Amino acid sequence: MDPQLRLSTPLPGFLLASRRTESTFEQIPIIDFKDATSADVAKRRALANEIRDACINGKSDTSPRANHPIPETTIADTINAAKGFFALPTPAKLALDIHKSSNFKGYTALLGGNTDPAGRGDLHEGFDIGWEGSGDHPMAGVNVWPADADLPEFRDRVLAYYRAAVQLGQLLFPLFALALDLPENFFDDKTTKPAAIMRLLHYPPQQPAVDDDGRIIGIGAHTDYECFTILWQDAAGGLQVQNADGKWIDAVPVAGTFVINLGDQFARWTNDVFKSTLHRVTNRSGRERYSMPLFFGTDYDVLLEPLPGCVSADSPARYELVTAGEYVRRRLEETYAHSKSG
Ligand SMILES: O=C(O)CCC(=O)C(=O)O
Ligand SMILES: [Fe+2]
Repeated sequence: MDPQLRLSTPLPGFLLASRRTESTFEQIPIIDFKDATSADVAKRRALANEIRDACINGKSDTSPRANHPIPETTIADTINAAKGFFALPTPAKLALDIHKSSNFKGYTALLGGNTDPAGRGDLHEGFDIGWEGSGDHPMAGVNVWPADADLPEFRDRVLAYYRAAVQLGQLLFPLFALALDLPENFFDDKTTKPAAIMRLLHYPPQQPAVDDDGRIIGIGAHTDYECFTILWQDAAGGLQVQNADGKWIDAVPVAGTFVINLGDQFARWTNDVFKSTLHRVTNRSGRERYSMPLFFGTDYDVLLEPLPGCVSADSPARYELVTAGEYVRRRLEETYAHSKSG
């Protein structure tokens, strides 16, 4: 085997459990991604170290460049397709209502979901798709799409971005593995049928007097359910993430970058060495806001077991064991339950 491509081995005795910190970051680190596919394992490891530092300590000292591999034209085409979709008449969108689907695919109307159970509904509309391939679990199955006559290029454009973002996620998993001192291929056999859900989101500007009583919010405070999220946001702003002091930090949009949020599956794998990021959005920009998250988790049947280096006598396992897919399914059911029954 090419020595450059040899897999890393775990560092014996490296106790990640002792690395857990309560991060009070004030700024979101920006990490340059250019070495993600470097043939030089030292460069990949250096990048993984930056990722580890950002995930555990919330800090990084890299210059603000992103170098991600998704072409800007693919992003622009998909956002234009999303604008076309959200501009359709309400009945055409409601025909694809996510509540009619057994696998959480399709359209969510304004106030049609409740990401924070304490909220009164989220002031965004969304469109969710997932992997179109095989699978025999409750989240598998086809996507729903608007009629070709309404939006002829929509499906192709959305799937083009979906495929590109899934590929980016597949580059990130080995880096996260290295960051956790696991073999680079640790997640390969756990991500064979990427259980990746992607959303197109539209947030109308909030009307301060009407919508801004503190309980109606673009998307209520929540953590994402999967390992990590690759989030593209436009320039409107409004996304905030919470630090360990409970302070909300603006995730200021930076052109050419994605926000990568850690989710609950990684919190479970790492027994909270990587904590999931609490975040929320309120669109006070006065204009429409569009964003596209892609939530990347492991295969449905993979058990979320704490990694050996992440549990210790001082830090016993914190979470009940559950499979990745079942965890996501339960959380989605809760999110959409209030509007289903109401
Ligand atoms: O729109 C955003 O920036 C965030 C969306 C989000 O947090 C989600 O869909 O889980
Ligand atoms: Fe989220």
